[in-house]
Order: sequence, then structure tokens, then C-alpha cells
Amino acid sequence: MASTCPWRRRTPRRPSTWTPPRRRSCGRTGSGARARPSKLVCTVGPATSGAAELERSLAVGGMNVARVNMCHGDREWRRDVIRAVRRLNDEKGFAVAVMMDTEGSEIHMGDLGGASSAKAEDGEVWTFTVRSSDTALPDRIIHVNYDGFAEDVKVGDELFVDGGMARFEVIQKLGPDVKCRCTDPGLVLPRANLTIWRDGSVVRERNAMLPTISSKDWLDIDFGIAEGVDFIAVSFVKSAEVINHLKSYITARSGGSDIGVLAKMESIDALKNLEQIIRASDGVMVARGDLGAQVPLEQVPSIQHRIVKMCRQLNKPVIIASQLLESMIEYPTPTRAEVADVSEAVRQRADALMLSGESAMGRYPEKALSVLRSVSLRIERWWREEKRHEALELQDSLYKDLIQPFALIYILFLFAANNLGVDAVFVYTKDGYMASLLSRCRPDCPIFAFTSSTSVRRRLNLQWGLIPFRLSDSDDMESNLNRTFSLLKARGMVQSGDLVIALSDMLQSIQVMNVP
Ligand SMILES: Nc1ncnc2c1ncn2[C@@H]1O[C@H](COP(=O)(O)OP(=O)(O)OP(=O)(O)O)[C@@H](O)[C@H]1O
Ligand SMILES: CC(=O)C(=O)O
Ligand SMILES: [K+]
Ligand SMILES: [Mg+2]
Repeated sequence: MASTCPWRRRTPRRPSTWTPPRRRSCGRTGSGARARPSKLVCTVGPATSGAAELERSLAVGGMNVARVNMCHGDREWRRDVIRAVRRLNDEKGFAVAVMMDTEGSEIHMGDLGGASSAKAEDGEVWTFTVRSSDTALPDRIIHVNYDGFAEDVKVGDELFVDGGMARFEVIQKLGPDVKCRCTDPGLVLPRANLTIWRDGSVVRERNAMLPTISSKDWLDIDFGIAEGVDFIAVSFVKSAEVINHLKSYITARSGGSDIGVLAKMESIDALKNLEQIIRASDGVMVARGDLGAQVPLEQVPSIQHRIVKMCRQLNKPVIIASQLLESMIEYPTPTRAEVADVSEAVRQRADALMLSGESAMGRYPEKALSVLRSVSLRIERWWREEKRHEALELQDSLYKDLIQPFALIYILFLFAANNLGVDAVFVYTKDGYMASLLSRCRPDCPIFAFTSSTSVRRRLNLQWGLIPFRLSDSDDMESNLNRTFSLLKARGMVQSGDLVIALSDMLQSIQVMNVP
């Protein structure tokens, strides 16, 4: 079955319902100055981990999800960050979700003896060693976390630091030490990933031996469950099995908590099993940093496009990550090329955009977030004004996958959406599933989602176009509608006369009406 998903008004009654500044200011509901369809994920690091910075630079700026990378910081630091986000939610009315990102067992360098970075110059010889040492190593001697490293590399191999930020050639092997000459100078950051290339392709035999989730990752996952994170993003996923395994583990461990498991697409193996991995996961991250170290860079854009499209087909949220505004780590304005890259991700209608170093350790986290916000708002508006909707091909399989009453409501929704101009969609949802189906249509109007669960509300924050609220349970649709109309009218998000479609997955109902 094929269908377009339009929200196209036949006779325009008044301008688009999204975010005209006066009447659609969404307060903190979408956790931002104004609600946007595209969601924003920010990596928290030294530049933004203080309670004041978290609030002022990120939450007020529209962060929907805070990411904590388990490659960095210690446990106490991470706990403080997670609790600070929770406090912002509890005390200041935000609904920011927390994502923890596993380290994975890829090869990476050690710390740089406390230095925040080191410059590798052309022709310099650096030593990469597997010798363990408790004391800081001298300059240009770098510890490598994988014991087999010195055995596995061959003279002539290329070593990519952080996906090519700097490159070395292996020139000599001396027991545990590997001497390498810098062939591409660049900035080396602590604990940067290392990728070995031989004869033009990445060396992967070793990776197959290492588990996707290392023993350290399991301890981090226990910590994440105990701290009640909303999402766990699994680095270097190779197959669907690891996602299924982690989901069972979370269920057994946390007694039915609903932590979302996200698959990070950053290896060649993931690309081979794309569909199964996406189906198994609760969402996906296109982790372009490491991905660009494993496949030729010129393939990254088409891979991104393919993953975004498949995620939408399979109704899974997708995040575009890494180097969106990389230059803003240092400079207060983005490059034109970066703005074009962000625009393209929005145009592809990905659910979310992510900041990494820009918000973790950059000089302008607040400005970087504001660029993401303004560029996405502009492209979304352009998209609506120019009616640039792409037809959404709904595969038969999705309908087969749908639980029966949902399928009927969904088809009715598409019919109503196709034939009426609506100002807003209201969805009353228990577990968020119905809300995600509506988000998947990428309609031209906001989707207000109401759920009685705080954790479902936070998780819906990752999905395109959803503005989630908490609403206590009631099986009286009339009362639900009245309560939510008052709530949104008071916030200037709907007004009398607006045409809305209201759906409930609990009552399995659909209604079309004007706001009284
Ligand atoms: N908690 C932290 N403490 C110190 N520095 C951090 C922290 N989080 C991030 N950073 C810095 O910001 C940079 C970018 O952050 P990010 O977490 O996105 O790393 P990444 O290498 O892109 O991700 P991954 O390791 O998942 O591939 C890191 O290289 C690191 O220098
Ligand atoms: C985000 C991440 O892990 C990457 O881009 O490699
Ligand atoms: K990581
Ligand atoms: Mg990565």
C-alpha cells in the first residue's frame, strides 16, 4: 500500500501552524524557546556539565536529549551530570531525556598525560605502545588499550586517529612498541579511536574477536540502569543479536523499565546487517565520526540517506551525529558547508541532530545549539511553504506489523490528514507507539502527545514533531480533550476554532473537531 502523507491544506485558512513567534511559544514543554519538529541532542562535557551551563547553554537553548559518553569522565562526574539533568526536569519543568553512550571495545589511545590535546606534525615519529604504565608517558608516546595491537599491525599499515583527524604510517615494530611516522598532521585528542588500514581498506579481523559490549560497558550499563537513563546507545553494533541481548538484560535487570536501546551505525559490519539491526533497536544513530574511518568518506552521505530512509520506513527515530558544526568548537560562526550539512539532515527529515565536541568541550556550545535551532527552523519552514513533501511509501509490512486496532485508526488518520487541513494533532498514548506512528508521517502541524508516564514523555522527546506532555490517566475522552485544550490554549499553542484530529490508543478512537 502506498500513501502520501500530506497535511496539505486545500484552501489555506491562515499561515502554517508551526511556531509563529507570538502564539506558538511553547514554553518549556518541548524544552526549548520554541517547539521544533527536529530534535536536538547535546553531548555534555566539561564545557557544559555545571548546573548553570546545563540550564543556560543547553536546556534553555532547546536540548531535547543530553548525551553522556562513557568514553570520558569518571563515574562520579557522569552521575552528577545525570542528576543535574533530572533536577532541571523536576524543578524547572524541562523534559530532557538522558542518553548514555557506551565505549565499546574498539581500539583507542590512552590519555595524553592530562593534556587536552596534542598536535601531530608532518614527519614526526610517534610510538604507540601496549606497555602498561602507571605514570604519565612522555610526549609522542601513546598508550593503546588493545593488547594485541602490536602483534596485529604490519609495517606499511596506516593508522587513522579519530577517523582521520591525523594519520600515521607504521614504520617499525619493536616488541610492545610500534613506531609510526605522521603522514597527515592534525590535532590528537585524549582517548581518540584508532583504525588500522591496510591496502586501502580497514583491517577488521581483530574487531570480530572483541565483544560489542565489553565487560566495562556492562558495568556502565548497570550504572545507567541504576541512574534511570532514558536511552542506551550501543557503539559499534555489528548485528541485531547484541541489541536483543541488551534489551533482555535490561528487562531482567530493571523489572520492566523502558530504557530505549539505540544502535550506533559506525562500522562496516553494521551496514551489512542494517535492516535487522534497525528492526531490533528502538532507534538509530548515524555515527559519522567512526563510520567515516571505516568506509571511504565519499560514501558517508549516501549511507546516511539510506539509513534515514530505512528508519522512517520501519518507524524508528534516527539521529544524525558528528561534525555537524565542528568548526564551532573553535569559532563563533559555522562554515557555510556546515550549515549546508545541517540543512540536508533536516531536509532528509531525520528525527534529531546531535552536537558532540561542539557542546562537550567547545568554546561556543550555546551558539552552536542556536545555529542548529535556527537552521532547522528555517529549513522546516521552507519545506512547508514550498510543499516539498516526499511521498512516504508505506510498506505492506508495516501494516502487517501493526496491531489490528492501531492499523484501522492509522488508516483513518491518514485519510483524515489527506482530506482535511488540520492545525494540530492530539494523541493520547500509553506507551508512545501511536505517537511515533504519527511522527513518522511528518505532518505539517504539531503533534501534541499526552501520556501518563514521565519516562514515555521523555522518550518521545527524541521523535520528530512530537511535543510531549504528561497527563494523568482518564478513560473519558471528553475530559481528556477539555483538559488539554485548556492547557494548550493557556500556553498559546492552540486557539479557538483550530481544527484538530484527536486520537487515543487507549480508547482506540479518532475524532476530528474544532477547539472550542
Ligand atoms: N565527559 C567528557 N569529558 C571530557 N571530554 C569530553 C567528554 N565528553 C566529550 N568530550 C570531548 O569531546 C569530544 C567529542 O565528544 P564525543 O563524545 O562526541 O566523542 P566522539 O569520539 O565523537 O564519540 P565516540 O567516542 O562515541 O565515537 C571528545 O573527543 C572529547 O575530547
Ligand atoms: C558519535 C560517534 O560515536 C561517532 O560519530 O563516531
Ligand atoms: K562512545
Ligand atoms: Mg563513535
